[in-house]
Amino acid sequence: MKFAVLVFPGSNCDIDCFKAVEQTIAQPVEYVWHTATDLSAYDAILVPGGFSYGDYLRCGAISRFAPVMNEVVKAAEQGKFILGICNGFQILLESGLLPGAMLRNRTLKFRCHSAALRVENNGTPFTTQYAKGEVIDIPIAHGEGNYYCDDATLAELKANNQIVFRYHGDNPNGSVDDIAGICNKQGNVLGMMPHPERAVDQLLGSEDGKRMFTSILNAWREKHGAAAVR
Ligand SMILES: NC(=O)CC[C@H](N)C(=O)O
Repeated sequence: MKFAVLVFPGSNCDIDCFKAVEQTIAQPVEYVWHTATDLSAYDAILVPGGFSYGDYLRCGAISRFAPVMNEVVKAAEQGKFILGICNGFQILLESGLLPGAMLRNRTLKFRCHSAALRVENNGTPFTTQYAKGEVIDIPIAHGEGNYYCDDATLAELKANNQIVFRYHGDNPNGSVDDIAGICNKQGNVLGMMPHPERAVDQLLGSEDGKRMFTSILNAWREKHGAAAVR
């Protein structure tokens, strides 16, 4: 299974994502610059965190116009797995691949610490290795993670089981319904503010992010009739 890690001017979690793929599932992974116009070689696309284009206008608002994003939309339509983390989630929202928008954190402060997340949907390609209702420890680091959507969209997210992670206990940013991560209707596009790639080794304080990567590989293997990994 081949992974792409997109790189925009100002991305700063691209290396972490690359290393997380190498360390957790040892699959081929390449950096792909934002000007790329062909993602056909890749099975999964990681849109990493950071401060693309300096977060000017709104986080992700400029990156969404990068040539590579047309290819990400195509890849999503083809059912490939797309994972947007933090700034990556913001870019997916700005691109319309996921519903809703991000506001500044309620406190107007950048929050950088570990966060307790509840796994609400373990039926996505990204979460099958977690138990439903399990509480996991994944760090956050953002100033604009206050997820917002209107009531009709929220009702739709709930009806389609698109809320994948909620903050458990403390909601660090004021997001609607404690939402920390959502997927599209088809389940192959996931956006989340917390950083699973920063939780793949006890040295980093948590290994709870590892199973996100093993879930992705298992989902791909299942689709292609290969044996699962643990
Ligand atoms: N770690 C990140 O990706 C940060 C996201 C974004 N720049 C914010 O502050 O909200």
